[in-house]
Amino acid sequence: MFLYCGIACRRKFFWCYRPLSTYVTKTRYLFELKEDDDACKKAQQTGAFYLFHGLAPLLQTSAHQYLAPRHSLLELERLLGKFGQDAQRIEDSVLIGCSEQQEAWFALDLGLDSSFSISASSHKPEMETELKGSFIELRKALFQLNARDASMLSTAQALLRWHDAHQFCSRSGQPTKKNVAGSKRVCPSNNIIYYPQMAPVVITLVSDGTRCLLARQSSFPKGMYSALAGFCDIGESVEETIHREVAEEVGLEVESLQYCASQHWPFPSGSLMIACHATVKPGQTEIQVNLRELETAAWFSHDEVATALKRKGSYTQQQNGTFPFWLPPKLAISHQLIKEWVEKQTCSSLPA
Ligand SMILES: NC(=O)c1ccc[n+]([C@@H]2O[C@H](COP(=O)([O-])OP(=O)(O)OC[C@H]3O[C@@H](n4cnc5c(N)ncnc54)[C@H](O)[C@@H]3O)[C@@H](O)[C@H]2O)c1
Ligand SMILES: [Mg+2]
Repeated sequence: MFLYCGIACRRKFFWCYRPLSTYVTKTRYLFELKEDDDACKKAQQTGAFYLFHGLAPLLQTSAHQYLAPRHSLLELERLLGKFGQDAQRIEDSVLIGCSEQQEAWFALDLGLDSSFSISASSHKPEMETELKGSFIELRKALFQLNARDASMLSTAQALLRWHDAHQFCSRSGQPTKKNVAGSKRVCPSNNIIYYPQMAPVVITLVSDGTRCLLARQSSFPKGMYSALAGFCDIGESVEETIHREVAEEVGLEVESLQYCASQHWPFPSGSLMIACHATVKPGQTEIQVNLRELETAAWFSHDEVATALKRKGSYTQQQNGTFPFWLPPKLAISHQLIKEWVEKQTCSSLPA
């Protein structure tokens, strides 16, 4: 879809016209909905709603996958009416995106209520029956969703959680009011604006040139190893966090680092994962695991990691009581980081 838009040209100050791409049009539309409460309310009329209950998304099962259904405003009003809830609850919904045809997508938690009415938290089983789905914890469902649903539900959950936890102004103690889109909250008594926050986290795959360093925390599923991760401390650059985390967790000094990719991660409460490769000097590879942070860490060869990446299916205990070595699933950025390392190693070992 192409729209025409006036663009002020810097030098001559005349209006020139060029077609806007679908992506730009969509981005500008979402920007308008965040800025203009009336436009956002209007968009709800033709929009679609992802539903949650107590931060667990409504999902339906289809061929070993979960699907996240969307409901129209009419369907939502009918549902709320059926369970004795006020249609005003729709004001608690948050904007999370839109389709290429500018159908705005919202998320609403039927179990969280900004007016603290307990009636909202009941009726969960009946709602599941009515909606022909189940409210399933995102942690359990994330890896059985397609990439688009995973991304939409992660954003929605992080935003809904943020609103639920920021009902009051931390200065005046007064209730804060969200804008229609949910992109901010304002304290009416002092006009302080609160914006949704996320915590920056670095995730680093350390290599000594031929091997890579993987670690596990006791909370990880049995047998699963991942790259080193850590929250940025206030005042730190990404580079400083990587140096500190690697030193803190495995007692090594990073020599060089390279950015790989980033990802929004909904756990524990909305993080921006920044993934990087790092190297240590070949002679300085002796790991000293910080047992307060990690259960264990070890160097793995290219072949070990390449084999683990190919492994599919569930990871059951072996006869000797151990669990096979496996890596995070595709959707996690650590998987992408490890895969990229394996591919680079494969290329560099090919004859010139
Ligand atoms: N998407 C992925 O591929 C992937 C892979 C590994 C880890 N992760 C995520 O990275 C996150 C950070 O990794 P970690 O647990 O090793 O971090 P970490 O090494 O910094 O240790 C966690 C500790 O840091 C402290 N901390 C500091 N700031 C915090 C904040 N804003 N929120 C919560 N705790 C904070 C807490 O004491 C916490 O126990 C994890 O929560 C995990 O969900 C994602
Ligand atoms: Mg860590």
